[in-house]
Amino acid sequence: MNILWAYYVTCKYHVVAYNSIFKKDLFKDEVVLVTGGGTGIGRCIAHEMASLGATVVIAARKLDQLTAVAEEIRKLGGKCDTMQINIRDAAKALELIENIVAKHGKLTCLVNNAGGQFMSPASMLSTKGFATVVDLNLNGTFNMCKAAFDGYMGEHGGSIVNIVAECRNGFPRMVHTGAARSGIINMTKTLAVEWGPFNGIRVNCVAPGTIVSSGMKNYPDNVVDMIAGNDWLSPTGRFGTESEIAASVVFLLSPAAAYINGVNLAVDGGSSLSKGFPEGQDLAFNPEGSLMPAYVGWPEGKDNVHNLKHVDAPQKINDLLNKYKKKKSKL
Ligand SMILES: CCCCCCC/C=C/C(=O)SCCNC(=O)CCNC(=O)[C@H](O)C(C)(C)COP(=O)(O)OP(=O)(O)OC[C@H]1O[C@@H](n2cnc3c(N)ncnc32)[C@H](O)[C@@H]1OP(=O)(O)O
Ligand SMILES: NC(=O)C1=CN([C@@H]2O[C@H](COP(=O)(O)OP(=O)(O)OC[C@H]3O[C@@H](n4cnc5c(N)ncnc54)[C@H](OP(=O)(O)O)[C@@H]3O)[C@@H](O)[C@H]2O)C=CC1
Repeated sequence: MNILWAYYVTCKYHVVAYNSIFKKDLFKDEVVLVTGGGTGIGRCIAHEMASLGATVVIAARKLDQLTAVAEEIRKLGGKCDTMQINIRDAAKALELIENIVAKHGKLTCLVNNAGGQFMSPASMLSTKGFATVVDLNLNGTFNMCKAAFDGYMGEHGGSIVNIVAECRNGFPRMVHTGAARSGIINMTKTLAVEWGPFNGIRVNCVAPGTIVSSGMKNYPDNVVDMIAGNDWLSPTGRFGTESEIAASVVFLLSPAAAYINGVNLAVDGGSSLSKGFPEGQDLAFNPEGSLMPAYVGWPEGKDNVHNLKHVDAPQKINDLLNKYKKKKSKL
C-alpha cells in the first residue's frame, strides 16, 4: 500500500512539475519584443513564444518581412504585433519601448536578436567597416537593453536574452563581430549584476554556432559553398537549426531559468570546444554525417515537424537539413 501511495505521489508531482513549466499558456501574461523577428532565428523565436501564449512584438527595419511573419503567427492563433526600428538609433529604441508599453501595457521579455556582419580578413578591413559592425551589434544591443530598462524593466523587472555568436576562440575572418559579441557577453555579466536588484531583472546570452538560417543569404556564393562543406567539422557532424536556438531562448526566458543570470549559453554542438583542428588534421569528426539528429520544432504540427519549407537558408545549406533529419529526433 505504501509503495502504491509513493508511486501515486511521485506521478502526481511529476505531472505538476511538468505542467508548471511546459504548459501551453506559460507566457500568456508576457509581452515579448524580438528584434530581427522578421527573418530566420528571430522569426522562429517569435513563433515559439507565440505558441506558448506570449504577446509577441517583432521589430526590425523592413516592415514587409515583419508583416508576413505576424500574419503567419496570427493564422496559427498567436498574438503578434509589428514595429519598425533601427537598433543603432538609441532615441528611437526608447520610443519603441514606450510605444509597446503604451499599446500592450508592459514589456516583460526582450530578445536582442538583430545583428550581423560580413566576412573579411582583418588585414583587408577598413576602420569604418570595423566600426559599423561594432556599432550594429554592441551599441545596438546596449541601446535596446538601456531603452528596455528606462522604459519599463527598471521599475517592473523583466528578462533579457542577447543573441551573440560563438566566439570563444576569437572569430577569424570576422574580427569585428568577434569583438562586438565578446563585448556583449561581458556587458551581459555587468547588467546581470547591476540590474538584478531592480525587481529581479535577468540578462543572459545565447551564442549560436553555425545555424541553417536565412542569415546565410547575406554571404556570397563562395562563402556559402565553403560553409556548406564544413558541417562535419563539428563534433555533432552537423550545423544547428533555428529551432535549437529558439528552444534555448524560450528556456532562458521561462521560470525554469529563474535563477540563471549573466550566463552565455553556447548552442553550438560543442564546436567551440573543437576549434583549432582544421580539415585534414586528426580530428575529423563525422564525415559520414550526423549522429545527433536535429531538433526542428517549428513549423509545428504532427505531420510537418520535419517539413522544412519555412526555413529560408541558401539552397545548399537548406539541403543539409534533409541529411540532419534522417534519424528521428526523440525530442
Ligand atoms: C567557417 C565560417 C563560419 C561562418 C559562420 C557564420 C556565423 C554567423 C552567421 C550570421 O550572423 S548570419 C547573418 C546575419 N545577418 C547579417 O550578417 C546581415 C548582413 N550584413 C549587413 O547587413 C551589413 O553588412 C552590415 C553589417 C549591417 C553593414 O551594413 P551598412 O549598410 O551599415 O554598411 P555599409 O555602409 O555598407 O559599409 C560600412 C563599411 O563596411 C564596409 N563593408 C561593408 N560590407 C563589406 C564587405 N562585404 N567586405 C568588406 N567591407 C565591407 C564598407 O566598405 C564600409 O566601409 P568603407 O569602405 O566606407 O571604409
Ligand atoms: N545563422 C547563424 O549561423 C548565426 C547567426 N547569429 C546571429 O543570430 C542573429 C539572427 O541571425 P539570422 O536569423 O541567421 O540572420 P538574419 O540576417 O536573417 O537576421 C538578422 C535580423 O536582424 C535585423 N537587423 C539587422 N540590422 C538591423 C538594425 N540595424 N536594426 C534592426 N534590425 C536589424 C534584420 O532585419 P532588417 O534587415 O529588416 O532590419 C534581420 O531580421 C544575428 O544577430 C546573427 O548575427 C550568430 C551566430 C550564427
